[in-house]
Amino acid sequence: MTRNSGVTVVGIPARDEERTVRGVAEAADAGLRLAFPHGDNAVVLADNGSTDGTVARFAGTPLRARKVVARSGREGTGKGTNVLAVFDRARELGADRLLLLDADVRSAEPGWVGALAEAVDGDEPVMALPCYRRDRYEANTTNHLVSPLLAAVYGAHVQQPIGGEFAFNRAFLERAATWERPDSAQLYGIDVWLTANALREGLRLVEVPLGRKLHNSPFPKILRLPQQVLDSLFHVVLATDRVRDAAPRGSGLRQAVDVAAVPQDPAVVARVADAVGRYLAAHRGDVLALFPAARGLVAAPWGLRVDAGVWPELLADAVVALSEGWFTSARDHLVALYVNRVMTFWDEIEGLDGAAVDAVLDRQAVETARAVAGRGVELGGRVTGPGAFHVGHWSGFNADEPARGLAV
Ligand SMILES: O=c1ccn([C@@H]2O[C@H](COP(=O)(O)OP(=O)(O)O)[C@@H](O)[C@H]2O)c(=O)[nH]1
Ligand SMILES: O=C(O)[C@@H](COP(=O)(O)O)O[C@H]1O[C@H](CO)[C@@H](O)[C@H](O)[C@H]1O
Repeated sequence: MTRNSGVTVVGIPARDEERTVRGVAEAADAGLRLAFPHGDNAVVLADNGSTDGTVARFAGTPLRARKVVARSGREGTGKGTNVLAVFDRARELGADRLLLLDADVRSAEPGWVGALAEAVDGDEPVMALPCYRRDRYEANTTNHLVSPLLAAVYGAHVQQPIGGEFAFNRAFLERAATWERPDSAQLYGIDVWLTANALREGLRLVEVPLGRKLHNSPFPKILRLPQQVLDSLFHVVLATDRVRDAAPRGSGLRQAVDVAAVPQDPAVVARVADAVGRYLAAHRGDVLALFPAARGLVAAPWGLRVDAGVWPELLADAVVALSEGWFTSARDHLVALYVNRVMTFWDEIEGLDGAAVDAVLDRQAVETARAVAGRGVELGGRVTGPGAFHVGHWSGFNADEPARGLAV
């Protein structure tokens, strides 16, 4: 990476992050100065309808880099709206590379900029993804949905496929502009939409060690976030030619579990468990028809015991249902089973050290790949997903927001 390497943009997607946006912008600016002292550098805040002082705080933060603000409305927008706006600004600025940093990350360091940027040097499309240690009670969507499903469909073991701290070179930005965008990619589906499309096209992914990720707990979004993530992932899977063979495990097994471990708020957990229990009661017949592996599940204090042995089979059931055209049912019923997996996992890891927790998650991804491979799933675009994103079967059950669709 030459010191004067052209244009580098750091994008910060934000909604209501006034408490942390300044720290992230300052880390980005310091990192740009260290890595590209003579470069043409910019920090872009993309904000979709913050009602707090996010934009003002960013505007009032002194930066050496050029400061750009891209704003959109609140209704019907999400993180993806902001990330895609950053992509547009980066292309307008002629960026040689683009980095993304979440606006709520309290552990963002200047060194992340150089490390991520260096990983995307080169003319072929390449994406850098973060490797960091995380609280074992967090990253549930990563650990139990995205990483195992990417391992199963694309044969790739990616530790933090939706971590949020990414880097891309210019060639990747140009390639991403050609990909079909489901509505959910305007929301929390954006991260998996990027990673899964990169895997679908066989683009190079580079995992970059970044230390620790400390941010606002995602748990309150445990119903709507995975639904949006699965929606985008399912669209990309249906556009994939076939289930790929498993890649050999890299030498470096996961080291993704931090010593910091903060159990989730019991009141929120109880509210989510209640919503999921009501959902499963209302859709029991359809869930058991679509997920044969669910027929043997036994009761648990939180709902259902979904242990590490059966979860790969349930994920395989979801991929089969998806490939057979049951997109919304597979997506929505999987979210309910996933929440029970998360709560069972928390029970399973009681007393385990970080390495043992990593081993459970590693094995889960390998077993999911094995389960899906054994089902003879056919992809290749025979089936397509729904045009618009809607909360589907979760209407009225979402524990944290009124049910509503996203009008296209
Ligand atoms: O409508 C939204 C929702 C989220 N975000 C940003 O996307 C990043 C990740 O969101 P969040 O922290 O809610 O996700 P989590 O990391 O908790 O899964 C943060 O910078 C948010 O401010 C955004 O730009 N628009
Ligand atoms: O870390 C994760 O696994 C998810 C959500 O955390 P949880 O699985 O809800 O604990 O958060 C990531 O994924 C979101 C959706 O892609 C991104 O928007 C966040 O930036 C990222 O932190």
